[in-house]
Amino acid sequence: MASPTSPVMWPLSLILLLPLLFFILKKKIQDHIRQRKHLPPGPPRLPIIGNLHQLGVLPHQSLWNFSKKYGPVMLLQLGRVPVLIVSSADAAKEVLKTHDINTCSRPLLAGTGKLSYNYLDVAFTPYGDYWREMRKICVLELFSAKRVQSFQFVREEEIDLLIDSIYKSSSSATAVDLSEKTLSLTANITCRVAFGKGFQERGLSHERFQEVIHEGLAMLGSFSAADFFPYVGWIVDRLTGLHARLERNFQEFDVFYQKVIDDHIQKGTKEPGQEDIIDVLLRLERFQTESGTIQFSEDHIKAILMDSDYEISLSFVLACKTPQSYEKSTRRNQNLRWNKRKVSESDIEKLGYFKMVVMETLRLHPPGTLLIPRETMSQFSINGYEIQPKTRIQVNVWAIGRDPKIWRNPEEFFPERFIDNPIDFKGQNFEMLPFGGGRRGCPGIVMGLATVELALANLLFCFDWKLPFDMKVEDINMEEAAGLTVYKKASLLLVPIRYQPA
Ligand code: HEM
Repeated sequence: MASPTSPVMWPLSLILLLPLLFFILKKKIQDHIRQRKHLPPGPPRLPIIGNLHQLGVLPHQSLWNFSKKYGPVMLLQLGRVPVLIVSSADAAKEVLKTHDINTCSRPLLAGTGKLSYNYLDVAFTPYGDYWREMRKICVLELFSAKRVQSFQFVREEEIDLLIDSIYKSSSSATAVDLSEKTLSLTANITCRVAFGKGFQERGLSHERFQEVIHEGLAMLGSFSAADFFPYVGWIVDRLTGLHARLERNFQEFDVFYQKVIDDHIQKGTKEPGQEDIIDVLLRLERFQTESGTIQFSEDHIKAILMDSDYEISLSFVLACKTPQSYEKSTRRNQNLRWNKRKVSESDIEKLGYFKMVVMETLRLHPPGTLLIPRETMSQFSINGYEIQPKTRIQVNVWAIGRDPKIWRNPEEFFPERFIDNPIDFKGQNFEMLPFGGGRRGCPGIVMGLATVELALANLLFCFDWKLPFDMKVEDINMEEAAGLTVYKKASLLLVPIRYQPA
């Protein structure tokens, strides 16, 4: 038998060594290119897939770990796409403020393209005149303080119903599934704000609507090969069934939206103060068509509805994610209770401690952990590194919210950290960016917060909350589930104890 050192084995050893040699050589060439172009550092990549295999189920967490080794500005290669990951407040400021104009486009992605009727919406459409015009229209007509105000009665009525249903459980001291309750509240508010009537009146199932929205959010967050391997990725998406799933989800939305739009057209125009979102969009369709700025069609209306529905749902991811907020506030609630049955919107401003609970929730659990991806339009430099055009950018706001250089004991839920702290979350302070920032920052902050704050304030005001079956806070499963937004994997079960004002 030939010994391993015998000349007969050499060719075989060489063949076995070839892939290793190839890998080392490729890495050397990549490092050389990186240094020559001053590209940011990043973890070693594999041929073809780059760093895709290292993202894990919860990319914001894997990327946070990488940033501890490679720094706050990293470059990863995901398939064919270079992706810049930003994980510090200073670097986020560079991207979202200093270089906002270089970085404010959105990439064309399979899911966002389909669900936005080929980029007729605001959130996913690339930067340009169309986006500017649509954003202006939406900010003026749909997300304005006046419009938010006009839906106050919807929020109050729906939250009243929620609280009444929890009163029933409190009388028998049974645990309430708060995740389920808040999600169904979202679905009801979304339906009434967008379509004018509740599900029952429309003959629809809110469970089904919720499922369809969740499926859509899951689609937007799932791995699509086409997003990382242009030209060939779509074949993989067809084989894995992702393409068909997306198509089905889109069809369900489309049929639903069409039905409601037709119904509105049939009923005719309403007085300005009584309009729901579809009425506003139909009015815009008529007006825009006459004035000729953007030729609004029903597809434009559906694309905007899609943005709004997802975003309103996103609001409620917050409410069911922080058992600590229920615990903490229960202890501090005595400060904010007075002789009233429920909290109204005008009360919220007086609830100083509660406001800090909301801030702390947004710091630790921003629903959009990596913001919506941006894409660079031109070259720019950050921390001395050159960033090329067509680079995708993800800002890891989840990591920034737990950066020990900014936040003391960052993992602790400690609302008091905001006492006399000027940091705000509206996009001007880069230490905390739950709504993003710059040109593409969230225009729906007022509407989003109005709903979350009112619901959360009432849940905390009307009840003390207890963990069921002698559970401790540490026992709660805080594991996150992946998607475009991050959900808590397990439902939040708590026992309500009715608060009786003196
Ligand atoms: C608590 C609730 C909400 C949170 C946490 C939230 C968060 C976000 C985030 C992180 C972005 C991406 C920002 C960026 O890329 O820099 C965004 C964009 C956006 N949000 Fe919200 N949002 C909320 C509620 C809403 C509501 C209620 C609406 C409207 C009904 C809305 C409409 C939008 C739109 C249209 C964009 C895209 C802006 C653009 O690309 O120009 N959001 N939101």
